[in-house]
Amino acid sequence: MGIPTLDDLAVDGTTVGIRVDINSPLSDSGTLADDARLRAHVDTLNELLDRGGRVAILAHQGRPGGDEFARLEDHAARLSDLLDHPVEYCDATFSADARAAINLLEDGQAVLLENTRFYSEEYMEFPAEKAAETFLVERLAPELDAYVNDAFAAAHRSQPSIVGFPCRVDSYAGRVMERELDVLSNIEETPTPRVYALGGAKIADALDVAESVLDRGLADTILTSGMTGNAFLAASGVDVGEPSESAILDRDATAIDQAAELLDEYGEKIHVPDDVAVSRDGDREEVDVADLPVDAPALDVGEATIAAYADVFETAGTAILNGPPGVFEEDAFALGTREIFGAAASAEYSIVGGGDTAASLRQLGIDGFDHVSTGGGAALRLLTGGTLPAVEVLRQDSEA
Ligand SMILES: Nc1ncnc2c1ncn2[C@@H]1O[C@H](COP(=O)(O)OP(=O)(O)OP(=O)(O)O)[C@@H](O)[C@H]1O
Ligand SMILES: O=C(O)[C@H](O)COP(=O)(O)O
Repeated sequence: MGIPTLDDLAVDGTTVGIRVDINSPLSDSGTLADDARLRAHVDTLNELLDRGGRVAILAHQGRPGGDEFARLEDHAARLSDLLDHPVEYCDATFSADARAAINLLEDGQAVLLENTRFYSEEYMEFPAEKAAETFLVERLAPELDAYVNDAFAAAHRSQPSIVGFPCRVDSYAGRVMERELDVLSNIEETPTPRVYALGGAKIADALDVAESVLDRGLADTILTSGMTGNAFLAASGVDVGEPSESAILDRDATAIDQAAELLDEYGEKIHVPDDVAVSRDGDREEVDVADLPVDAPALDVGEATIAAYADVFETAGTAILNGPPGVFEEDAFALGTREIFGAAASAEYSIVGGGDTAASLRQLGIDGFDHVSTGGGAALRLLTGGTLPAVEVLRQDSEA
């Protein structure tokens, strides 16, 4: 991988600062509604603590001004439950109180510092050298013997706690970061034929993935579904009906034209739905594409499409999923997601990217995938052939 990992770090008796991504959905009362991202870091944190590290944990929650912008006290309590070691909570991030909490740590003890985004600089993007001069990094770096970045899901952000420390402290990738990069940076080495199932509501993101993997020769087949599938249907000349068409255009005014260009160039590799399930006052109604348009929004793919897509996965070497095939949050429109993702899990090798996509698997109880990414935007960046600031700075640090 060309980046130092925990295998290269002599942990015992050292103070290690670790950036994790435990940014999670919160309930209306502000408590954690899902702890999947905390669970993801358990191995890295237990390893550092088992190996005698004094561990200062840095993390963000939400965005300034947003509903999920919150303190990390609940996160610390949950981490304590999940880890083999207690995790103290400190309601400061880099002030004298925070530095004192770090200095009090003994071997095998951890403290979770307060939400990094309570400080304005942390919600800005900087080149790494500038990030290294921010208050957060300047104050904390002298307290640390090493910095570990395990926050893959935030690796596309060039923010101080993500890119600043490697300019000042020896830095390493944590186990989550290591595994995510191993899988998502090496898609070209996975078994073929490679089948991408692109659905969901972020049509622009799905189009970027489709264009990138087709141009790079990575995709043998693309199965379109969700709102993305509706856009491809419209691009193929089908009148999808006003409710579905305006939903697409509200999201992305150029989506249908872009999808049409991809169909022109790569039509034989891109599958569009044969039928859809529309919502009639919340009830599911299956409609064949030949019977469109209808005056109701298409919220799932239909049963013929589900069967056709499931067949494709039977002979797939690799299945790569991004974006759920339907509005899985509603029972009536969860069928496509349940069946198509269920079939994808049987491919020889299977990878899932996207926060909502991973959430759909948990909600519907679908498992058996080889890799479920913790990242949304970061996974997308790698799937489209891009680089991640957090990773570039770890690489430069190791080459310096
Ligand atoms: N036909 C459809 N019409 C409207 N919404 C849909 C349709 N199909 C799926 N969705 C919605 O798409 C949403 C998820 O799509 P999205 O593109 O955000 O997934 P994702 O890539 O996993 O997300 P992220 O990585 O940003 O968390 C779900 O909330 C689902 O209800
Ligand atoms: O949930 C995420 O995608 C990461 O935690 C990054 O959060 P952000 O999009 O608010 O930077």
